[in-house]
Amino acid sequence: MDEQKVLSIKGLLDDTPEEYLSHKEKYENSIRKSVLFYKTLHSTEDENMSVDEKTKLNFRNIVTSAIFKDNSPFMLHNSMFIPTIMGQGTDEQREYWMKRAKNMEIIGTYAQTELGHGTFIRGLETQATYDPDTEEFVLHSPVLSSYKWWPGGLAHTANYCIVMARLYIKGKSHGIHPFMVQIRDEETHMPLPGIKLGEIGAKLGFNTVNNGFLGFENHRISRDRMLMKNAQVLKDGTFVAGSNSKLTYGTMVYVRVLIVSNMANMLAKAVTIALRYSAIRRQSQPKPDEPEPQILDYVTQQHKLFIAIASSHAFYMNAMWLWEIYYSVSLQLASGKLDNLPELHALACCLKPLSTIDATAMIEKCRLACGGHGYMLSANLAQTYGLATAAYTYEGENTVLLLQAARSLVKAWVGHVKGRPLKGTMAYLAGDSTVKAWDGSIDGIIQSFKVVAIRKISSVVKILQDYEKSGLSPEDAWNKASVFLTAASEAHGRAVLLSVYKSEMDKRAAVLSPPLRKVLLQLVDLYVTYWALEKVGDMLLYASITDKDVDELQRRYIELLAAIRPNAVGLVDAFDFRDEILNSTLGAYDGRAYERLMEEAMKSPLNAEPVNQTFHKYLKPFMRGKL
Ligand SMILES: CCCCCCCC(=O)SCCNC(=O)CCNC(=O)[C@H](O)C(C)(C)COP(=O)(O)OP(=O)(O)OC[C@H]1O[C@@H](n2cnc3c(N)ncnc32)[C@H](O)[C@@H]1OP(=O)(O)O
Ligand SMILES: Cc1cc2nc3c(=O)[nH]c(=O)nc-3n(C[C@H](O)[C@H](O)[C@H](O)COP(=O)(O)OP(=O)(O)OC[C@H]3O[C@@H](n4cnc5c(N)ncnc54)[C@H](O)[C@@H]3O)c2cc1C
Repeated sequence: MDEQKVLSIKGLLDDTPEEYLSHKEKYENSIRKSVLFYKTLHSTEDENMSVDEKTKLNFRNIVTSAIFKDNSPFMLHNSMFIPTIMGQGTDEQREYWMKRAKNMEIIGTYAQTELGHGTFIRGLETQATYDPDTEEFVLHSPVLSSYKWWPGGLAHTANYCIVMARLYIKGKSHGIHPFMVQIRDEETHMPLPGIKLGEIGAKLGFNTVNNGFLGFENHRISRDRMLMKNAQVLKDGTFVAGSNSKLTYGTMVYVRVLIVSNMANMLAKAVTIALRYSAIRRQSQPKPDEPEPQILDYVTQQHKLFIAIASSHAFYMNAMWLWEIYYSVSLQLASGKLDNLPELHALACCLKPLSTIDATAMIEKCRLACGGHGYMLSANLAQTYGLATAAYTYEGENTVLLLQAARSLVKAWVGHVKGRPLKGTMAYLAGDSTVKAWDGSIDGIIQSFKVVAIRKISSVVKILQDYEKSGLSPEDAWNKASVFLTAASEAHGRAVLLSVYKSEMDKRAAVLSPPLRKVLLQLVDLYVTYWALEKVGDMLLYASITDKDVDELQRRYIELLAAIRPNAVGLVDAFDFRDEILNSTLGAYDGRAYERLMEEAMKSPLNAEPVNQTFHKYLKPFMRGKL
């Protein structure tokens, strides 16, 4: 794929910065660009090319950020509509709908969340009642809280969507299932009868994504519109359950995995901007007769930024590793083997929250590290934060997902105590949780994180059991222990992040040139040391670290910052973002931040005329006491 060709297509890049457009103009501009972008990408992507799907996805996601400072209203079409057809449709449904969706003959989205419920999927209220006489489902939104609310592209872009609704047959509920629903006429784009559609309004970010609401008034669709790969409704209304009701949640698992790679990209982008700016910005004069240093030479600045470089690498390695697990579990599911689905679900429920929590915090730190100029929208750090923090909530709110992961961890621990074997990424829970002598090595520290996780999980199980013994119901005990449960999940997630980063890096180390290997391993060391210091309380409590060891760890951390400093600019250059993709006055490769700030300032509509009309209308009469 020729990125240069993609970006040079006229009209894809904005002349007027997006932030100066009205809400309506932003949408219209983003549709114009989405169409152009699709056509351009499509013409550069060869269907027969042997590029794997995740590389393609990564490329698209990265290039998209050059075109949209925010995001495209087609986002949900690619990230959830198509994957749901693939994951939930029968062979026949896939064949029919994929052809139409891939060619963009139809544009779709994924409508699950409602005004009243997002987290609690079993609480969704949209009804799909089967009518065996006409062989149709009747879609209905019985109350305001049952209106779909949030789906990207739903408001004015999509003409189809997958609706997650509660299936009723002969008065009996059969749980939540996916339905392919046409919502707009293919010719006029008018909402179909019985369908109420609109946009949900301005948000912190995602303002070009066209998030919408959707309500149904006894809207009928034919039986074949239920995506029936897992569960089926026969013509006479017989319900055939799938092998596991949670297979219906498959698209969410896929997107949670995708989010980990997205966070690696977003963070890499933010730290490239902040680090390049830190290399050209000079401030203060620590030594009287010497020039002002680059702010990157302040160790506090390195402390803010280098961990973001290392974290981006850590998320990337973890994401690639998680994709492999995802693909292998998907293959197993296709042949009816469900055994490894719970582990994949638990892993995604740990890594999606941790990657979004860290990326969000570190992107904000990158913004703050740019001082006043970081506050400018033209720096593109605020918008990047807006996109990252959305991922904290969407696709499963982070606390909720950590509690889901805790559910698996608690179950695994209770089973282990009863003598059942532990497998996969939880196998380490069976290991030694006794305190070993602290040796300060990377492997030793990672082992300490595993000990912390074992101790936190075993301790919270004890807390739960004690609450239950004291008479609390399991649900009340769970809620009361939930702060510790999320902490146990976080500890497990940290152990996974650290050990996978280290082991994946080790695997690659052999093929790297010695100097490159050295620098990349310094990043691993920095990451492990940073987190050991961040979690020093846990280390003191559960590992055998002493205050002298902490002292050494702190010194090692400072030495690592110094060792990485000469390569810091090279490390962000190696992320290889084009200027158009960074879309930032502060982060361009040539370092002309001040010139770009001024050039961008001149694009403000207020600078189009020397005197604004409000002077004559309000200010002058006001200052003369005539208003
Ligand atoms: C880049 C892309 C942009 C995307 C834009 C954003 C798009 C969206 O946000 S779309 C909407 C996404 N919505 C969500 O993610 C909702 C979050 N909520 C959930 O996923 C679920 O309701 C959840 C998991 C919290 C709880 O579900 P619930 O049915 O109550 O399950 P629960 O009773 O807790 O658990 C039942 C069992 O199912 C399992 N389970 C739950 N979810 C899954 C799953 N996805 N896969 C496999 N197993 C699962 C649990 O592990 C549990 O197993 P066990 O009984 O053995 O312990
Ligand atoms: C930018 C954006 C885009 C989105 N796009 C889509 C889309 O395309 N399609 C779609 O269907 N949806 C979409 N969503 C909706 C999103 O998936 C939900 O907002 C998300 O799943 C969280 O659910 P909620 O809003 O119901 O939060 P709530 O569950 O109401 O969360 C509020 C608070 O309650 C807490 N809480 C809730 N339940 C529990 C519990 N069991 N235990 C402990 N604490 C709990 C949470 O931790 C949180 O602090 C989008 C959301 C955003 C922000």
